[in-house]
Amino acid sequence: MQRTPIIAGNWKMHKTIQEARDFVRAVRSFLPGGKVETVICAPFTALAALVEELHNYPAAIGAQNVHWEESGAYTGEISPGMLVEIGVKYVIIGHSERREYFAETDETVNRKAKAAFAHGLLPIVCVGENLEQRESGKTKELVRDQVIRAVEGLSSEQAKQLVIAYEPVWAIGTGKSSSAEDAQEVIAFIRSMVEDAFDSQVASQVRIQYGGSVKPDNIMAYLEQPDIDGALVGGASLAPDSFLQLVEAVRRQ
Ligand SMILES: O=C[C@H](O)COP(=O)(O)O
Repeated sequence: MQRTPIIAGNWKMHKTIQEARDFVRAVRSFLPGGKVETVICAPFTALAALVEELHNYPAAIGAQNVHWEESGAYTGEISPGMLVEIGVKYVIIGHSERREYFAETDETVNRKAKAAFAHGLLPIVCVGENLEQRESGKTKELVRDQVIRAVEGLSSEQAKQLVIAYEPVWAIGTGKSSSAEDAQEVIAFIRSMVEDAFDSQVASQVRIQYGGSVKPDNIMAYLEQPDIDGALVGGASLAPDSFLQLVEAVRRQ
């Protein structure tokens, strides 16, 4: 099964609307279509402007969080339907920063993933161990729990469209990336967890990215691995040059 690799920039809490517009005006004519899927996950405030700027260009827009309810007394939250209304296609769910600073749990990740699919949004579900868990040999146990709980209750059709981002927490924003071989091992393990939860067809279609200090000079090593289908990139997605180099690396793969 040929999977289309997906490169997603996670801007986190960076860029005003004007900065976001300037960024995409600098990159949009260089974006390849077809062989690579490009996604920009921006702050809520910049999403509508980005959808407008990228109309007719081969890139999708993603949010970085979503609530599971459609409406209600949830001050400060944004619903799946609100994102769909402005043309957002993807949403990052369960990023380690949200798990650590905003009390995101496996249960809320699951509720959000189900709600996203129910409204036609595609989740990028993040999983990954912290340094202590890695050093005590608990990586696979932890990642298995996160994956199994995230996909609970999804249909096979939904699971096939899921994107999972394996992001070891100790590699995020630290410059200490996981070796490509280690990332491949965990990602192959995640694919086997998806097979256990669904079947081999779903496992062969689900796309699994690596994330954590991915840069233009190390992305190729990840892309060469058989189970790694692209990257979720923080810091290196913020500048047009490095973002385009990452996209180009995926296109050449
Ligand atoms: O979502 C992206 C990750 O947190 C990776 O961030 P980073 O590329 O800055 O290490």
